[in-house]
Amino acid sequence: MSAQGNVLWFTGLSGSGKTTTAAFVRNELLAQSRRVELLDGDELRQTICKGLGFTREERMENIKRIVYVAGLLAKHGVDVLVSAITPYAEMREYAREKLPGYMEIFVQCPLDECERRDVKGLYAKARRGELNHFTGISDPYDIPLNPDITICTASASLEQNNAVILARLGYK
Ligand SMILES: Nc1ncnc2c1ncn2[C@@H]1O[C@H](COP(=O)(O)OS(=O)(=O)O)[C@@H](OP(=O)(O)O)[C@H]1O
Ligand SMILES: Nc1ncnc2c1ncn2[C@@H]1O[C@H](COP(=O)(O)OP(=O)(O)O)[C@@H](O)[C@H]1O
Repeated sequence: MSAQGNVLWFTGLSGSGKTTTAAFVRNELLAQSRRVELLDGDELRQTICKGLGFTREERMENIKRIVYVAGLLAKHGVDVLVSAITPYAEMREYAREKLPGYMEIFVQCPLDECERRDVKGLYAKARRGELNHFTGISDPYDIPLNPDITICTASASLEQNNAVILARLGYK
């Protein structure tokens, strides 16, 4: 039987760099012939989480579904990378409790930098009042108090952050 996979859980504001960093790490792990899967919140919301909104309850349901799939994959030795805002401490506690290989990565980036990036134009919409419950603007983000790793995407490069994560995993 395969050893339990790691679950690298990237949490942070929209535009902080969760997806970009997770995809970079995924490619590095694939290059090392490791079995790896990336579960991206934005993508899952088009499929198994379709129809869920952004109230606290709906976000919790979203995270529960992601935890379930991540657990199935990790059980079979796949390293799973999750990129989802996961704004409430309660959600991250839930994921840590359910997933044996859980490793929390706080993707730290100041709100004003995320807003400056505004990758999808959502911050502008939220500021115009066209989006409700927008994390960081009209909805909370509980700063992780005990993440396993903190990376900063405003002051460190993708390559530097990738190296920190791989070193922590014990990979090269
Ligand atoms: N109101 C509101 N608040 C936050 N984010 C919003 C919202 N509406 C749409 N989006 C888009 O949805 C993506 C976040 O989905 P997640 O599944 O990661 O969110 S959560 O973990 O359930 O809180 C998020 O993706 P990322 O930008 O990649 O974080 C946004 O593109
Ligand atoms: N050091 C960095 N690490 C990750 N992303 C960065 C970095 N510097 C700038 N960026 C940019 O920030 C944006 C982050 O977007 P994305 O990865 O979609 O964030 P999220 O998934 O958290 O919403 C991308 O346009 C990316 O190119």
